[in-house]
Amino acid sequence: MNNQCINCDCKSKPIKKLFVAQKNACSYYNVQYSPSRLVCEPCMQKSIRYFDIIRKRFKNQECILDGRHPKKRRNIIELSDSDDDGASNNATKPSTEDSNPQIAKLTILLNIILKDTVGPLLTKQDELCKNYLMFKRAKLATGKEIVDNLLREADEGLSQLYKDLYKFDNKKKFKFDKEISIVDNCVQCEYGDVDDVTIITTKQLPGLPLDLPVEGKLIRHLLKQGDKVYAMKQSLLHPWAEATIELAVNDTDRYFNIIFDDGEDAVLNYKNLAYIKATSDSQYPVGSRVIAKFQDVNIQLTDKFYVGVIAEPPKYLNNFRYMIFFDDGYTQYVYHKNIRLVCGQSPNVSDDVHENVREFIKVYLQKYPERPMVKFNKKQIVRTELNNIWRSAKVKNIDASLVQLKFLDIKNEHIEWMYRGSNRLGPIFNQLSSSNKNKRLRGSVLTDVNKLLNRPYIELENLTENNKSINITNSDNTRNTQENSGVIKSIKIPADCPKPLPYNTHQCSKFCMLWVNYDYSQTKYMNVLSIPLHFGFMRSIITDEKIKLKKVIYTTPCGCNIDNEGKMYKYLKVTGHGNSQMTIDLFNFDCMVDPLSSFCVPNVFIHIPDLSYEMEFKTISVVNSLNASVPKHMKYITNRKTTPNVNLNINSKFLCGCDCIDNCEDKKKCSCWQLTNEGPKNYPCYFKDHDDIGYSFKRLHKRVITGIYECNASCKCGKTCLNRVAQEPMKTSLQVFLTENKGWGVRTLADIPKGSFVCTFLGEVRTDKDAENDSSLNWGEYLAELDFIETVEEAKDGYENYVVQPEDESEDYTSSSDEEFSTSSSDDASDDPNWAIQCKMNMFDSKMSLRKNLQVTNTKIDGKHELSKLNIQQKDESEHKSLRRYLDNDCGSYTLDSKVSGNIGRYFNHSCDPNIFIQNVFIDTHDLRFPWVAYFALSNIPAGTELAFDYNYTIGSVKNKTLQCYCGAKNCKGRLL
Ligand SMILES: C[S@@+](CC[C@H](N)C(=O)[O-])C[C@H]1O[C@@H](n2cnc3c(N)ncnc32)[C@H](O)[C@@H]1O
Repeated sequence: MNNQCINCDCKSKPIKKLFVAQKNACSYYNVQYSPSRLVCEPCMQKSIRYFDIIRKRFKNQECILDGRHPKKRRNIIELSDSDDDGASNNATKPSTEDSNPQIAKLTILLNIILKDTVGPLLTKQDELCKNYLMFKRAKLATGKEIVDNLLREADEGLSQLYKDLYKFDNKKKFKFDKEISIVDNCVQCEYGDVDDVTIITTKQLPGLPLDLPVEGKLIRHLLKQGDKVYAMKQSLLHPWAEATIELAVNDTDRYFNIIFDDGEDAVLNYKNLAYIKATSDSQYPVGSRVIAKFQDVNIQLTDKFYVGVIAEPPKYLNNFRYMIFFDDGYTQYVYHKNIRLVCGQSPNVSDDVHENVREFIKVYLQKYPERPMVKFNKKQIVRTELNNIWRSAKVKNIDASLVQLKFLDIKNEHIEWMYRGSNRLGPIFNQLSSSNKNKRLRGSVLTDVNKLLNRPYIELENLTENNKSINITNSDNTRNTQENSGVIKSIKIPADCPKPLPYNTHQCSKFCMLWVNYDYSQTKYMNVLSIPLHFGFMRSIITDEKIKLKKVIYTTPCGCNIDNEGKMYKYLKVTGHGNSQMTIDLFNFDCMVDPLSSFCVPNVFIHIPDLSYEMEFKTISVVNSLNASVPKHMKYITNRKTTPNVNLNINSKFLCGCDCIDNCEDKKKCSCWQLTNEGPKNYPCYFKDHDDIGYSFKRLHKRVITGIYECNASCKCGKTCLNRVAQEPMKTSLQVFLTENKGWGVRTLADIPKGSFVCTFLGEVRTDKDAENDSSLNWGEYLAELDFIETVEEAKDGYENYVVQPEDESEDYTSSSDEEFSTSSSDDASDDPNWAIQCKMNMFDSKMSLRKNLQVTNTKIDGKHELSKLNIQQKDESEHKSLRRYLDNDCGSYTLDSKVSGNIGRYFNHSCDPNIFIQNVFIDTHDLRFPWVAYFALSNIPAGTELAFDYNYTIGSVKNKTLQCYCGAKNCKGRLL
């Protein structure tokens, strides 16, 4: 017997007297009826009250459903007891009443009466209940509709939020920096200093100067009697002086009688007169004839006006100053307020300028806005002409399009500001003299050798900026794009992955790692750097208290802490076994790299799940968040293909290999490492530390232009050897995506550490001739020249040009110390046989008294360079015989064509600020004509970033073809071709 009230929520405490619960009470409290059930008095009364209400409703023909009902209790597990069982057993027994015919008769009679009396009430109740339920159902349906609408609205709101969240906000990303490096115009600059203290100051970006008018049509007012003007006094090389117009001598040719303020009079053409005030209506366009105040040797502004031509408009990058080519050969930046417009000029302004600079200005204006300029880094050495002698000069400062050079091999110190496009600079001069040489039909996959060797190199002025209004908000970079519809997420390592054990003193062995069951084949969908974290390793960033620097620590499966690649390599070696050895490139000790960072794109944008159709170990999804298109078909290959005319022998018998059994750890003993090491020995300037050449723990931190020789099929070393990188399957998670303006591009889905191998560029190896004759290849956008030999030779050529010095050939030209350079050489060209070529023209003498005496200036932007002709001859004589001449004669050079067959490598776009670079690697052949082309990370690359390299196309090299560059880099040159 259960001594409890059947109401499980009974609040009567202490339990009052209990009664036997009737059927309706059991039904009210939702328990099965049994005679043994008990109910307390309050609960019994409650149930009686409820049924009273129901009864009344029934009787009054009101719907019994309309009202308060007891809550149905679910989840009540009834424990049956023996009494209950008994009760139910009893219930199934035929009762004595049923077997009694009298009682049965009475029962039937009762039923008939009930039917007659209660029947109509029941029918009515049935109808009422049906109506009630239908009403309730309709109410629910309306409610559901409202909820549905609300849900739809919430969905739309969410998807808008989602779009906004993933929208790539270019405005933000490409907004100009707040700071810019410029020369503080009136202070700071001191020519006298001999050390390398910078005179460039970083200052807050100035806004548009208030006195700078907008761009517009330049209006020259007619001169009339009594007008004040500036007038040329002696010659184009002298300062102009204030004067007054007396009268117009000849109206058609515009000659005027003028009187200078000192009383002297003259008759001058309006091309020799300038307005007294700066124009306020519009800016002076490039090519305007002007006079401007000059800065003296200390960059102090003087009151003297000299005549020149506007060469560069005021813009953000030059601190809203005009660059002016003065007739006397100087180039300076001048603010609008310090410039006056000359009252008239010829249709070709170069006709008006001094003959010394005429040709240079003519060509400059013809080509403008294309302006090849030398790109300098501070302290670089550049061959520069001074007084008709080629000398070495060191870069002290850079101010927009000007460079300040200090000449090194002369007795008297000479420092000079020069236009970076002046042909007095060796690189410009060389390019001009060899402009017909090395014309490429298509872009080389290799970057400019000079850039690579940290030497000054020529770069085209940023055309985009030139074409733009100086109004920054009109910048191209403000365009918005949806191409980056994705989000960075942090991967969670599943909880069931092995975790490091607590450390116990032990000697590490293969048993330390055995239990984590590492298997590379299971890692297809993992970020490469997250693989160890799935197999028992933990990676943490800690602050080293000693050096107060953050560093990365890996905890191994056996609990050891490791903080550098060397130790990790050793650990992997002793714990690795067979094919389950983890490789060192799965680890990275840079705090800036996050192994768990992952770029995710909504599935709706994924149009092809795997571009390689499982030919690569990693899947390469193709994403398009802009429209519904997919890339044109290309046969995906994982090995380069040869074409009939190409004699590429990849038989391993023709390769030499190493005998290493130590994973080629000892670079000095490995003959393959030694092959890599040999090349750069000829370039001590480029590579200082020979041990550092090539791969370091499977990463490549600096390009080796002389090529990398990996271990190969004839080597004795194993597959995990440290000298096998580009031959390994692609490990980086890459994605092809549609860009807004560049077609398809490639981005990384995970962080890539600097120096990591990304993938190779594959295609069909064709002879140049074959590719050139194939018109379907268009101008060659999917071609890459295999120009390894040319690049190495070019580097050699350039290198020799740069290392030859008059006094001591052994000196290191990249050195930062001035003292390393001889200053003993004379200004006399005859002392300097290697470099100096005596000019046939009698040029002006060299003096630093800048403009104090205008007749002694040496800072010609061009002048008549007889010198140039002589130098061309010298250069031609010194040219190298191509290495190709020593190779077989069957064909010249080769090209990789990925138009029809290729791999992911053909989708990489160009960037003027690249994040990957190309390395030539020799793997299946040592034939120098057939290197592999491999991409490596130039810097740490965050997940979601587009991977792009410098195509190094030569602008203008493809006839009738121009290609705008949309790389979006700050230093973008504006054009690819
Ligand atoms: C080797 S393909 C690169 C993949 C190409 N975007 C595609 O859709 O297949 C080279 C071509 O991509 C485009 N491209 C690459 N980089 C570019 C850039 N920075 N600006 C504009 N177009 C670019 C040019 O059309 C170029 O001819």
